[in-house]
Amino acid sequence: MNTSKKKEHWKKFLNKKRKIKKNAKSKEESIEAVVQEYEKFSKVNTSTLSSFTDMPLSKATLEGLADSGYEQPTEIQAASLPFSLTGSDLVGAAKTGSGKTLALVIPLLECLWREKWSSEYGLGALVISPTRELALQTFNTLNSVGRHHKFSCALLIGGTDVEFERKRLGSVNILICTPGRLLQHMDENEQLNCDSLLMLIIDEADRILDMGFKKQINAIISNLPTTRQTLLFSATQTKDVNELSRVCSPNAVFVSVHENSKMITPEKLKQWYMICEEQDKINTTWSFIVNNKKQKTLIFVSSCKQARFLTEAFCHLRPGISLMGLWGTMNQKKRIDVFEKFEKRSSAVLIATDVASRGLDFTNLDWVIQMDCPATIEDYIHRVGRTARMGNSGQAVMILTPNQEEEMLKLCAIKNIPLEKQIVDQSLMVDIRSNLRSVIAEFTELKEFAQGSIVAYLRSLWTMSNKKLFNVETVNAAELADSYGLVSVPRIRFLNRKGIQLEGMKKEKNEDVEEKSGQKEKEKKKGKSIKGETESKEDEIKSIMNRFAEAAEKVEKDTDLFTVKKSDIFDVKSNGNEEVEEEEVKIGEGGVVENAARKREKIVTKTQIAKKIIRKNININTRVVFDSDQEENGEKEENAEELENAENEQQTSTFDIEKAKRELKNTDKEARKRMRDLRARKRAEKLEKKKKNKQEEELDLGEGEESGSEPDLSWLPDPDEVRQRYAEQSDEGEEGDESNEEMEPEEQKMPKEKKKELRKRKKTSSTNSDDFEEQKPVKTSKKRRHELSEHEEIALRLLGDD
Ligand SMILES: Nc1ncnc2c1ncn2[C@@H]1O[C@H](COP(=O)(O)OP(=O)(O)OP(=O)(O)O)[C@@H](O)[C@H]1O
Repeated sequence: MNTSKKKEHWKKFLNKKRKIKKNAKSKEESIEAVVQEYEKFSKVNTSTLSSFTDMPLSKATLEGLADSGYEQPTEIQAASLPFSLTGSDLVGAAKTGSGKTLALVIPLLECLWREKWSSEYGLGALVISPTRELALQTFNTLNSVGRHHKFSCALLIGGTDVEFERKRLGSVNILICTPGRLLQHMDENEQLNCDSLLMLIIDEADRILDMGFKKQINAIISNLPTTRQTLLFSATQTKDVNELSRVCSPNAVFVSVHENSKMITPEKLKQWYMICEEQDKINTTWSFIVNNKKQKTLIFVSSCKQARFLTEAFCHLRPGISLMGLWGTMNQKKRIDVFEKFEKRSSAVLIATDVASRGLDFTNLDWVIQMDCPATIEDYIHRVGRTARMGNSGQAVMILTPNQEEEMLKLCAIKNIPLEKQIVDQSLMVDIRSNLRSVIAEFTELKEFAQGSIVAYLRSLWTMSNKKLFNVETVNAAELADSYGLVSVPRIRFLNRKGIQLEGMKKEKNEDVEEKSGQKEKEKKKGKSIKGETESKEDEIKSIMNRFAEAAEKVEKDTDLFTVKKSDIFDVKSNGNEEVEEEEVKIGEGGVVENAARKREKIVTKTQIAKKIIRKNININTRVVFDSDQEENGEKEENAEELENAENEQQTSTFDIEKAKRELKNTDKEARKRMRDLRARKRAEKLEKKKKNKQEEELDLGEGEESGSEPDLSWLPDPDEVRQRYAEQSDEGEEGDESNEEMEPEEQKMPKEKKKELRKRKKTSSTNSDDFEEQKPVKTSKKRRHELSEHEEIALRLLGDD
């Protein structure tokens, strides 16, 4: 573009803006001036409205519209605004993607502007949307168009911080919300005051009813003032929507712009269907994805579990295109992230549930694939309405099973939906069953998703009201499971309970039936027929006893009295009777066997039966009937006795917690006392041992000093020499002196001092002894005596002798 052209372009653009602003300014002069125009506007021929500037709108709204790129009103906008702007209640219906959001946003802004609404007035307008995504989208449109207004606006949807919302609700002028979250705030939040509400708008009213929000809507409306303006918008004007219109005043205006249009779906939308068996749907969908990598595709499935499984499994298989999933149970933040991410992409695949089927405005969506047949024709319209919006072109394919074809075509024809059959090009089909099996084997959580998907899908078929369209019994469960990469059909309890048997479920069903019949038999045997039970028990006992008697007879021939150590010779174990096992029975001459048999009979039957009667709380009066009255009475008496015993047993065996506590306390006391005694005894023993050790140590120490650290006495003179010398030096012979002959050999070897000591002791002992023997005193010279005493002293000190 050259500069002159550029200049021209800018000039045009600025002039246009100036014109809008001038228009707006002139209308802004006073609210009264705008309101005055309403009357004229309500009678205007809507087809002549070519620009929003032709409408009596506030300057702020006109500027907001211009800034958001909206110049010309769409059909529904042009048709509804003359009523909605002038304060009338309105029920509006228009095709999907026809601009209903703006048709509700403009009157909302204008209403608050007219009333000079500000934050002090609180809540002025309330918009209720069926889904969080749709609420978010409305919120965005409102923020965009209302940017020049000074109203505060809040989005109240699930999955957000309630506490955060709670504090801020008091000053909010416009609230856009989902029914559940709004009710929660109405119940719990005193800040939310709807007393001065001017306008209530319900968007996608048909969807709100479909989703079962009728009760919530009623509860919400009961909290709102009756003097308000109410607007209701939906894509289809169904009977239910008309019924909901009771929330509007009786003078409400019904605007349905595409009522007489040739087609209910967008005109530039190409619609096909293809026939495919249930088990081929995944392969078909995958083949479509890999063959349309440059397109933006939205794939609808019927349950969250399917959406999750297919998204994750397909991602693992790497389709070569950005693939994401959107389902209701996904957390809110992730839902918004996915939505925004998909919005930004020029080519991508989104696998979604019906959470994305209404109101969501995806830009440049090329394809809508309905992998599962929609529940109703309205659902079909909403799903395909995600593409070919606002006059753009788009394509939609619906996958039908052979048995769905006829009914669906009939329904589409009624609504004038042009559907064409598309033949699947088999050369483009890819079989991914083995790949799915590998993926499931590698990522085990996918197995659960796959199983859940099948159950959810079959359940959805089961719950659908149109049985001509949805017949669960036509599904081959085994092949369906195989198409999900599963080797076996998951347990489908709800079908089992209903007694519905699908292909591949046979075994399970039979098992179930067997199980049930087995249970019934058991019940019959155990509970319902005590007679039967008793009889069978007695038969069993009789047979055991017969075999026992036979065996006993056999051994009786050889010996009169012996002991049979019973092992399982009668195959009792295999009869399941453990009480007669491992029992020592004495068998004697005549009648002993019978005694044993009687004993055995008592042990086996009575306790068991009595216990069972008590356990199962069965009335004993309905019990066994024997041949004779006598026997019967006897048995009854016996049974009553047994029962009494068993009851007593039960009573005594009843767990008395108080008694147990006392016992436990006593036991605890005793145990503690025992422990105390034991500890005291141990302590005493320890002390004793310590004392003993100390004594031994002391003794050891003395011995050690004697033996271990023996003093060196080598320096002492040889005692023999000394003695010799003594003898020589002795004045008067050796009278009374010890001689070697008198000494013991050990004594002889002893040092002199030791010998002396020994002698001393001997002397003492001999003095004390009875056979006293007089000892002669030792005679030594004075010098020698001194020398000797000196040596003695040293030696004694060294020896440590006391
Ligand atoms: N006057 C207008 N001029 C240009 N674009 C418009 C106008 N009004 C609405 N649009 C655009 O048309 C698209 C569809 O609008 P919108 O989502 O409001 O349709 P809808 O009727 O609510 O659809 P659905 O029934 O699917 O919810 C949006 O992208 C919106 O921005």
